[in-house]
Amino acid sequence: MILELSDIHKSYGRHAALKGLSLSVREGSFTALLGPSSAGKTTTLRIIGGLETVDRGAFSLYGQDALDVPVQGRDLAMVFQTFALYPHLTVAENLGYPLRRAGLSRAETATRVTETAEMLRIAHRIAVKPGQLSGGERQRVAIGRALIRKPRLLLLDEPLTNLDAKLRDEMRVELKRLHRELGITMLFATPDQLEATSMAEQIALIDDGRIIARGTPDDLYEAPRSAKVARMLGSPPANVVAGAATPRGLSLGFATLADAAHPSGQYVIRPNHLRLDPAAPDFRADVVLIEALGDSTVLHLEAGDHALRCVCFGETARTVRIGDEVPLRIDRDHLRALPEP
Ligand SMILES: Nc1ncnc2c1ncn2[C@@H]1O[C@H](COP(=O)(O)OP(=O)(O)OP(=O)(O)O)[C@@H](O)[C@H]1O
Repeated sequence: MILELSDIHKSYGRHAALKGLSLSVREGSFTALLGPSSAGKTTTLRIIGGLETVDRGAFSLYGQDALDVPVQGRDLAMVFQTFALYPHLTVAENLGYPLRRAGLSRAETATRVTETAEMLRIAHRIAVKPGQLSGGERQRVAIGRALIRKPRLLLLDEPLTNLDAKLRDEMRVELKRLHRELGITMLFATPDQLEATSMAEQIALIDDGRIIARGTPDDLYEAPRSAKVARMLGSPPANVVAGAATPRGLSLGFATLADAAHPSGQYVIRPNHLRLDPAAPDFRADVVLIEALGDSTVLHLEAGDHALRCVCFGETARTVRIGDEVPLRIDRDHLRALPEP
């Protein structure tokens, strides 16, 4: 492991930001730290980066205790959400700054600046100042400035949050490419599950100052350990319902599945595993809201006192109106039981 945090506690005054957080990151991996606002993502990265102390817990970097290692000795770089660049310096000077400060010669710095600018596809903008750059270009410079010293570990704190949707898509691909080409270990904090699942090989889910689950995007999506984990991955979020085994089958409150022998417990029904089915419906529900997303339609439904979501594809979904009562079928093959709490 390149990095191990174990049982980290951190409070700001009386507010506990991290409550026993444990996290390990494998060398060369691309790990996402995924969680809602205030979960403790930035605090975790700042501790790793040496910008924050801890109250309690252990932390090792590259196999060695690192709590007392100063920032400069950590061989890592950080990219922040607000990619602050020096406005009075050109792109080349911004990129070269960390190297000049580290004492590299002018010639060596120039070579590395060119190399980095090419890698980040901003070589044609090298002479301009940040004020003349687009948001995406500025972000590339910020990432370039972090990478130019060839750190062993790159920490990224919501680096795509301030970009518009199209640029975010581009930068997602770009970061993946950089990871593949450079083989550098990347730890990436984001509140956006699409970002995490599309880029990372490993996801650590953080909630209220603790890691509540970790695994590959597929592991976490296919076999969530809790309702919270099930809802944190997948968009729109999963339906989680309580099921009771009865002599007539599994009762979900709004539907009874007679054809399957399921034990009582909590069940995850992904919105794409509920479908409009007039021929063999399991239950009927009222449509309370419709989101037309182009190639798919999200129906917000009410069945008894259950609020459910369903993703539909194709023409039939387009004819549905708010207030309609629609017939629905649950895809049996994808009905997942959560493990006992
Ligand atoms: N310097 C500080 N002083 C006081 N409280 C802080 C400080 N930094 C963070 N906190 C609090 O600690 C908790 C965790 O904050 P943190 O910034 O780590 O969350 P986050 O997951 O990065 O959230 P976001 O996605 O909103 O950036 C929050 O409740 C926050 O208000």
